[in-house]
Amino acid sequence: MSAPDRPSGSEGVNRPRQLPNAPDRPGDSEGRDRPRRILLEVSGLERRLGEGFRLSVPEFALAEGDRAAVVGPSGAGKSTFLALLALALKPGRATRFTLRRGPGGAAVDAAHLWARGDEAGLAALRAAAIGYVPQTAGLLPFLTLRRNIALTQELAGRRDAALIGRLAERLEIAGVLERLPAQVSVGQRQRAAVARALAHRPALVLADEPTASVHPSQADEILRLLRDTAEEGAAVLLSTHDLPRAEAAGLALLGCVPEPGPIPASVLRPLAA
Ligand SMILES: Nc1ncnc2c1ncn2[C@@H]1O[C@H](COP(=O)(O)OP(=O)(O)OP(=O)(O)O)[C@@H](O)[C@H]1O
Repeated sequence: MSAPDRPSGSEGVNRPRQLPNAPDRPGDSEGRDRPRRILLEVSGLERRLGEGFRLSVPEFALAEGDRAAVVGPSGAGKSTFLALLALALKPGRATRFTLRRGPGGAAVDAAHLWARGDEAGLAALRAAAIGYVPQTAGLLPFLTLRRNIALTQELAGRRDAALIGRLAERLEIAGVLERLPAQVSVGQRQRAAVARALAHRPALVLADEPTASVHPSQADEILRLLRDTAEEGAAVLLSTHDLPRAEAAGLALLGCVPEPGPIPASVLRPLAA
């Protein structure tokens, strides 16, 4: 599949390596005509799970300021897609897989790191570049919520206690930060996982159904927080079963994964330009 050029300023994927500036995008506020940089780029990405499931991503990219949601039925492959992009799942094959540590950083060849089994290199890239909200939150059970959230800052070398405080206030978990994950509700754990994914200001945020277990008003706040994160220059991609809520919060539909198997082109470029 070839990568069609995209109209300037549209949401989504498959675009030239540098995009012209668009309203509400990084660089605009200072009046500079700086193109948006591609933060993640993959092609020929594949992964099999067991005998029956194969996910195939011909081409995909995310740029600074992208904020997109992917939807699809249970079992279609949304979690697998996000886990691959988050470097949490090893690809079976990847022709190209590059990630920037940040908008100013050089692109790092993750395909090469996977191919040579460079776990330290992968860990360093994850820590610097990625904020990941797994579907099951994935908090460490022996650390308080505050320490769980601080962990991404420590791994990235970007300690910022004030930011943890602000995220906790916004996500309404400030009162339970000193508790262990087992001592809070599922929804509070999920909100702590969102805070952990954002606390180190990663360039790329991948959130797997981050609103699945929370109250509707808190779901809206999580989605607004993700939208704001993209407006500050990160690329944000989430999977969701609640598209109207995501769209109302300013996240654009990237596409639908209709069934298990190859991800169709409709997911990999915007449905409506
Ligand atoms: N370890 C595994 N071994 C074999 N098959 C697996 C494994 N993990 C997942 N699968 C299968 O891979 C497919 C994709 O799963 P995935 O979790 O990515 O779907 P999903 O779209 O995120 O679903 P949901 O909306 O229910 O979270 C499913 O058909 C699932 O049954």
